[in-house]
Amino acid sequence: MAAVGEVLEADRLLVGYAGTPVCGEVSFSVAAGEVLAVVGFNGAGKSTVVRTLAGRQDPLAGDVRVHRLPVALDAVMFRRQVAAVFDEDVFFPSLTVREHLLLVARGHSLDDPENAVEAELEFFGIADRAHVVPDALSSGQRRRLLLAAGFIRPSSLVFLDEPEQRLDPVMRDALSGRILERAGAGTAIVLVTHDPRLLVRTATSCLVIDEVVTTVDTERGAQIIAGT
Ligand SMILES: Nc1ncnc2c1ncn2[C@@H]1O[C@H](COP(=O)(O)OP(=O)(O)OP(=O)(O)O)[C@@H](O)[C@H]1O
Repeated sequence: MAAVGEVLEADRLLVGYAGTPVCGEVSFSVAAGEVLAVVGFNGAGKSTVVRTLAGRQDPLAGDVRVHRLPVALDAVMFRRQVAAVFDEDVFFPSLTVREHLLLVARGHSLDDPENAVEAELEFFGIADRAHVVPDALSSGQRRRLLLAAGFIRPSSLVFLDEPEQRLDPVMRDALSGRILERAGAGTAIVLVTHDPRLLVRTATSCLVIDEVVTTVDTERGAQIIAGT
């Protein structure tokens, strides 16, 4: 039985490709307002774990539950509750930056989508590129657009796969603040990261992906990232 407030639970989850696991079994839970950092060396299996948790690929074995229900990417509840920002440039080539965000804001029935979009454009520092199509953005600006699309919509669970990639230090700090703000409002967050500063500033616990998956405190998680 899940404890009150638990948003995401994995029980003896095994992830991988063509029947072959990429890491050890994963069991954990994340409650409302918690930030779970996921760390490990390149190729350890972090993205595979998070993609499986987010319903983007099927588990080899074990169980994942969101709000006590099995993961179902097509279910209305799942799409309303779960936001994910992965390292993938998925855009409509003929829609501008502003139009992408309006699409997400309207799709999630925000009260005042226009104002919400302007606020995200400002926050993510892309207001001056709002009128261009994604092809005309730098890679860091495309990353900011993806993050803005992830944060503009309501959600009770957010997956962030290396959100710090291609962000400058000022934007990384702003992102930490945003993660803390969302967690403070009760959102559960799963954060794959190679950035010890981001981890220490935001995470409440840390999962280390390896042949045996372990849970450590955030200080230890930061040391693992730093290789000490
Ligand atoms: N589509 C795929 N098919 C088969 N194997 C894959 C596929 N994607 C990833 N892998 C392999 O699975 C293993 C785990 O990859 P994954 O991307 O989950 O690692 P990661 O911990 O996120 O790495 P990084 O820190 O480099 O992002 C790697 O050995 C990788 O080569």
